[in-house]
Order: sequence, then C-alpha cells, then structure tokens
Amino acid sequence: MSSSSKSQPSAPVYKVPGLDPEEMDRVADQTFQRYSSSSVKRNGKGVAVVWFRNDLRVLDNEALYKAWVSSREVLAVYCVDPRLFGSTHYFGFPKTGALRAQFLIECLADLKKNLMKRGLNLLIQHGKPEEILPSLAKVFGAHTVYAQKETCSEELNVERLVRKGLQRVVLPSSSAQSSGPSSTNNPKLQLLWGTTMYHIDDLPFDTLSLPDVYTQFRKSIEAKCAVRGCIKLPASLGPPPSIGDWGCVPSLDQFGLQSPNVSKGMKFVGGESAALGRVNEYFWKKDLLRIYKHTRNGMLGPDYSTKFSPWLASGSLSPRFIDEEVKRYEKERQANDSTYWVLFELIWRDYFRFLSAKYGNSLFHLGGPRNVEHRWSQDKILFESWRDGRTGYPLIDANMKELSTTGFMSNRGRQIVCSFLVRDMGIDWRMGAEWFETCLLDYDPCSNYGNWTYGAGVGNDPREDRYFSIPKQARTYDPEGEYVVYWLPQLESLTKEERNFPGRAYMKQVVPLKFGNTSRHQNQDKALAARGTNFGGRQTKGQRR
Ligand SMILES: Cc1cc2nc3c(=O)[nH]c(=O)nc-3n(C[C@H](O)[C@H](O)[C@H](O)COP(=O)(O)OP(=O)(O)OC[C@H]3O[C@@H](n4cnc5c(N)ncnc54)[C@H](O)[C@@H]3O)c2cc1C
Ligand SMILES: Nc1ncnc2c1ncn2[C@@H]1O[C@H](COP(=O)(O)OP(=O)(O)OP(=O)(O)O)[C@@H](O)[C@H]1O
Repeated sequence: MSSSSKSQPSAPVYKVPGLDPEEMDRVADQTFQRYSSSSVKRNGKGVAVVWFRNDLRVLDNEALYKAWVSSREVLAVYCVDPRLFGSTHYFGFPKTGALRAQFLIECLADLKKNLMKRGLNLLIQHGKPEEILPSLAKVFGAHTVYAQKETCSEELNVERLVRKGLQRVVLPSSSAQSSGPSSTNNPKLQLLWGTTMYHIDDLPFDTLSLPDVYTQFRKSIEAKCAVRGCIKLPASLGPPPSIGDWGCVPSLDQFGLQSPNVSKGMKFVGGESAALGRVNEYFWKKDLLRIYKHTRNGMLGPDYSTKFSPWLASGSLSPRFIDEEVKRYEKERQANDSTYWVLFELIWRDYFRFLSAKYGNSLFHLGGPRNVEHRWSQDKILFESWRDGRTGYPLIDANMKELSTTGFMSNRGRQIVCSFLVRDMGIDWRMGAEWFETCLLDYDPCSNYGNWTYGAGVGNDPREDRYFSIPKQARTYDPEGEYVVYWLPQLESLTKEERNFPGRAYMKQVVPLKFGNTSRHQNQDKALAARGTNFGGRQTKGQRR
C-alpha cells in the first residue's frame, strides 16, 4: 500500500496545555498569589546573583529565595551555553534538537516576564557561565552566586569552573558578605539542591548507600521522610541592579537551528505559566487526576498522562508544588490509587536523580553501573530505520515519528522502542539514548540514561530486565490501531485488527523479532520468557509496570 494512495484528513494538533494565553496567565498569577508571603524578611546587603540553570521558575526556587534574602539587589542571569548546542558524546547527534531549543526559548521568555512582574528582570547572556558569571560578579560587586546543584559530570564540570573563576575575582572589602579576619573578598558560589521532590538532605541514607532496587528506595523514603513545603517569596522582589541592556530572549537561528513545525501530535508550550496552567488543567479543570493510574499507559493525545515532564526537566515546574497540589486535590475532591500514583511516578524521577549521584559517569558508559559485558552492534542502517520510523513495525515507527515530530513519546512507547532497539535489533543502547537526548523536550540526563540502562539490562538493578513483545504490546495498548493510524495514515484503509499487523500492506520488517511476531508465536514467546531465555545471556523477567 502506498502512503500517497489516498488523501488524508489532517490530524489534529493538540496544544499542551490546551488553555489560551490569558487563562494561563490568570492561573499563574493566582498560583503566585497563593505562594506569596509578606512575612519573609530580607536581611542582606549588596548584590546577589541568581544563576538560572535547569530551574527556570519563580515558584519554589531556593536559589532565587536565598539571593533575595541575602541582598539588597538580585541580578538574575541565564547563560546560553554554546556547549548545549554542540554534539552528543559518542555518536555526534545534535546535543539539543530544534524542538527542545524552541521550548527553552519559551521558558526563558516566560521566566523574564514573571520576574518582571515581581520587579526583577532576567539578563540573558551568550557564552560559558565560567566566563560570564565571574565578570558580572566583578562589575556588580556581587558577594554570592546562587544556583541549583546538578549531579552529572558535564554540569559538575561547569560548576567547578565557575567556582574557580569566582575565586579569581577580588572584590572591594565593602562588597564581601562575611566579615572577620579569615574572610576573603571573592564572590562565592552557593549551590542548592532543588531538582527532586524529596530533598537530598532528608534521605534516610547517604546517596552512596542508596538502595539499588527501586521498591526498597521508595518504601524507605515514604516511611522515613516527608516532602518539604514550597518556598514562599514576597510578591515584590525588586529592585534589580541598574542595567542598560538586559539582552533579548534568543531566537532559534542564533543556535543555528531551523524553526520546527509541529504539524501533528502535541505542541507543548514552554515556561512556568504553561506548567502551572497544565497542572490546573489536568488536576482541576479536566479532573483527570482521579483516573490517572488507569489511563497512564496510553499513547495518544494529551490526556492519558500528566505531561508534566518537559516542565519538570527545564525546572519550570517544582515537583514539590505537584505534591502540594495532589494533597490539596485529595482533600478537596478525592484520594485514591490514581492520586497516589502520580507521586509514585515522581519518586522514580527522584530515584534516577539520586542514582546519578551514586553511580556517576557509569550511567553513560556501555556496561552501565554494573559494567555488564555484552556485544552490541552499531549497524548504521538498522539504527537509522529505527530513528526515522522505517522498521516495518507500525508500533515502533509510529512512536519514532511522534518523537521526531513533537519531541515527546509516552512512557509506554519509550519502553517499547527501547526494548526493540536493544533486544530485537541488538544495537548499542547508547545510540538510542543519545537520539532521545537530541529529541526529547523532557530530556534529563538522569531519567534518560537511567531508564535506558534499565531497559538495556545494564542498570543497577539486575532483577529488572525486560523484553517487550511488540505484538503483545500492540494488542494490549493499541487494540484498534488508533495510535498507529494517527502517525501512519497509510494504514487507515486496513481493518482495525490489521493496522498493527499489516503484513505486505506495509513495508518490509528490517529484523525479525527475537521471540516471533505472530499469534502462533505467542505461546513460544511466553515459554521462552518463563525460562528466562534471552539473547545476550541476560535474564528475562517480564515487565516492570
Ligand atoms: C527509555 C526511556 C527514556 C526516558 N527518558 C526520560 C527523560 O529524558 N526525561 C524524563 O523526564 N523522563 C524520561 N523517561 C520517563 C518517562 O517516560 C517520562 O517521564 C514520561 O513519559 C513523561 O510523561 P508524563 O509527564 O505524562 O508522565 P506521567 O505518567 O504523568 O508521570 C508523572 C511524572 O513522573 C515522572 N516519571 C514517570 N515515569 C518515569 C520514569 N520511568 N522515570 C523517571 N521519571 C518518571 C516524570 O517526571 C513524569 O512527568 C524515560 C523513559 C524511558 C523508558
Ligand atoms: N548532562 C549530561 N548529559 C549527557 N551526557 C552526560 C551528561 N553529563 C555527563 N555526561 C556523559 O558522561 C560521560 C563522561 O565522560 P568523561 O569523559 O567526563 O568521563 P569518562 O568516565 O572518562 O567517560 P568516557 O571514557 O566515556 O569519555 C560522557 O559520556 C558524557 O557525555
């Protein structure tokens, strides 16, 4: 069947959140009001810099809070670091694809707007933080640069260089924050924990002795720690230092990228206002939180899951705010397994973040944290058929097309395409992880490489090793072929049952499935899985969730 055999009605594009800009601003303003406090007092002096990184928000931002409390003027800065627009480490894909770059631009524009509403501004500078921040600290006599702490080596390296750069700046003694004989007059770098729902200082164990098994980790933190409340700030944070040119929000051509056209699927709106809008829409307006656990394995449209991840990854949304909203919903509407399950999933996110602190760079290495030896292929043609959605398996191809068109893929889809690349194709999992790094709006090194090492069977938890059978996944999660037909309209003329199993009516399959791909093979598939038989000598344990 040829893809052009029939003219297709154009598929809908879903804006996420589906609110108009005025409604988004109204929700954001109301939320800011609820989280404003006039009782917080400022007792500092001079200028403090807040260096925004992956914490592009005003609400519940400890770096911003500390900068405000410790100063008379806050200089808010974002550095557009050219390294973010280089290449991925091993395979040289674009480090940030156009869709995420566009999302970042929208986050910056919104952050600037929200800071201005509070009497501040955002200085946007192009260059390396280790060059920009020391020079700003010197010009403004800033006593401290506050920023959110990261855990992966690329970001840790930048932190180290910024600290070194600041040590070379000598301030006049009147600018120094501390006094006393031992104080030096260099601006300090103060890094604050802020990415997770549970605070690192509240964990019942040291990160180096973090439990390797997720369930142990979750049970332990649920029993022994509480999520901290969101940090409140006064409504007005000004004045900012006097600056003639605050710099413009960058455009895509400044990154050498072309404007992406989201012609199908979901178009996510970047920024904190959109993030708060989405929480409001998903929890309160559409009342979807009450059924989340039963819909979360879907693949099509904005409503089967929260879609919070792009804003969480850029830091436009605080996980502690989500926790507080879940608790508020449970009080005002209802508490059930679905309301809890959003928090359960956020604990996965915490877990991967803390694991990166425990396992360091091994998360990015071929053998993963367990240093598993295995022969992987780097077959370019096979990889490209996966990347471009030309494998001959509609479920894989539809998911890969969604990823490259929108920058998003469901959790179900990610697990399926990961298993297919790694287990059916036998391709080096890092190729898949780096392609995800390029494309995902919600790219986060810890969640991405953590999930890939898991899926590839090289993760820290040896019990969690899974093979996803494509026919079984298709029958369970896309029984009527609705998802595949959305992304592959050439399948529309087939019956619902045929859409995921089109045979010759679609393209040739580039590889056979490890455990067969017809119903005839299903029993064999189960039998093999039950015996733990798998390629590469790893154990098959069924699926996680
Ligand atoms: C191979 C692979 C790569 C992935 N890469 C990323 C990534 O780079 N960034 C990212 O944020 N997530 C990643 N995930 C996890 C998950 O797929 C996404 O977080 C989820 O699909 C986002 O959609 P949502 O916000 O609607 O999720 P929901 O189902 O609504 O879940 C709520 C939140 O819980 C967190 N969460 C849910 N599942 C996971 C998980 N398995 N691991 C970590 N956090 C989770 C996310 O923050 C998510 O926003 C990856 C999963 C796989 C299998
Ligand atoms: N934020 C990040 N996003 C993606 N990859 C990251 C991030 N931080 C660190 N890495 C990866 O961690 C690895 C660290 O490489 P580095 O050279 O620093 O140490 P290494 O342990 O000697 O690794 P290698 O021997 O593979 O070069 C690289 O693969 C790098 O891309």
